[in-house]
Amino acid sequence: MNNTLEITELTKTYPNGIQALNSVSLRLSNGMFGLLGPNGAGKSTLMKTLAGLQAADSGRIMFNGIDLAEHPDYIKKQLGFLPQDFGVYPKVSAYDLLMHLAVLKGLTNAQARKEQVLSLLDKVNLYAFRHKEVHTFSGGMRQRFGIAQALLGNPQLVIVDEPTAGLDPEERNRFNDFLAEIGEDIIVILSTHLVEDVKNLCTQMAIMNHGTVLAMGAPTDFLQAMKGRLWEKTIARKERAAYESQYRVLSSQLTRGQLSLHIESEENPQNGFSPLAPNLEDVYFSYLKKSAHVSAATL
Ligand SMILES: Nc1ncnc2c1ncn2[C@@H]1O[C@H](COP(=O)(O)OP(=O)(O)OP(=O)(O)O)[C@@H](O)[C@H]1O
Repeated sequence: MNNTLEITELTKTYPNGIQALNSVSLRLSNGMFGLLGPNGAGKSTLMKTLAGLQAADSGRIMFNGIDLAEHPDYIKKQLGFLPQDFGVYPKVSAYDLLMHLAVLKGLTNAQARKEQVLSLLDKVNLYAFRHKEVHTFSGGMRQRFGIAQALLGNPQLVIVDEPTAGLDPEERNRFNDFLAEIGEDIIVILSTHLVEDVKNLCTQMAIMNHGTVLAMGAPTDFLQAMKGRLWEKTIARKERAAYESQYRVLSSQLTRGQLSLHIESEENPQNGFSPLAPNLEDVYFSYLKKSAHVSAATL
């Protein structure tokens, strides 16, 4: 099934006056979609709104042509959600908790429910631990349990909010492999501030900051568009401020006590800079820098 999710001019201001979403529009179809932005960009607000946990002030969400505001149950039936903080884990076994959540999800047939729960436990590699209480699980096991509950009822739209936070590199790789596998036939939205995860997993992405979508497209297109505009130079740490005042510095990374500076410039900046092939992190910083510049200018 080819799913579509169309978000049009979604806006949300919290009662404290913070505008978390400012006319957000996105169009998604099957595959992994990376939503990239720093803390506070509005990602969680968008995810929670899509999951129907809170309402936007204005705007529209259409899933497979059906308006979420008019038919909230339609998207709920098709949706799996792994929130940033999955919350308190009761002292019950993985199997029992999944069975309970499956009932809440509307899996009413007892035999079918049991089969699906066991198959999901197998899929996320927790079958051997199905009788262990979930609160004794490691971080990685909890995340895998979280994804198992998100997949109950064969959802067509899965939303995962910062799923690899707190995982060690090996667990993170395993988790990402699994996401990539399920992301082939449904829409998976991965909200993260880790550029690396988006680079490895997603065919489409958007960059968000201050409640606004700064850009949307395929990671490869972003890289292509930045070609020829990135330059690198290694400098002493104490020179940083001088360079920052003169160039558009995207990042500076410490290597063996010296700084490797990445700057953006349409023309060759000379002064010892060498051209560099951009990576997705450079693209991300470039957009964030531009948006910081714009919001500073409009203050
Ligand atoms: N319930 C709330 N009440 C008031 N302000 C909120 C609430 N939830 C979020 N905010 C504010 O809205 C803005 C967007 O927050 P949101 O959690 O959506 O961002 P995020 O990109 O998901 O960041 P993070 O990765 O830190 O969760 C932030 O400034 C945040 O402080």
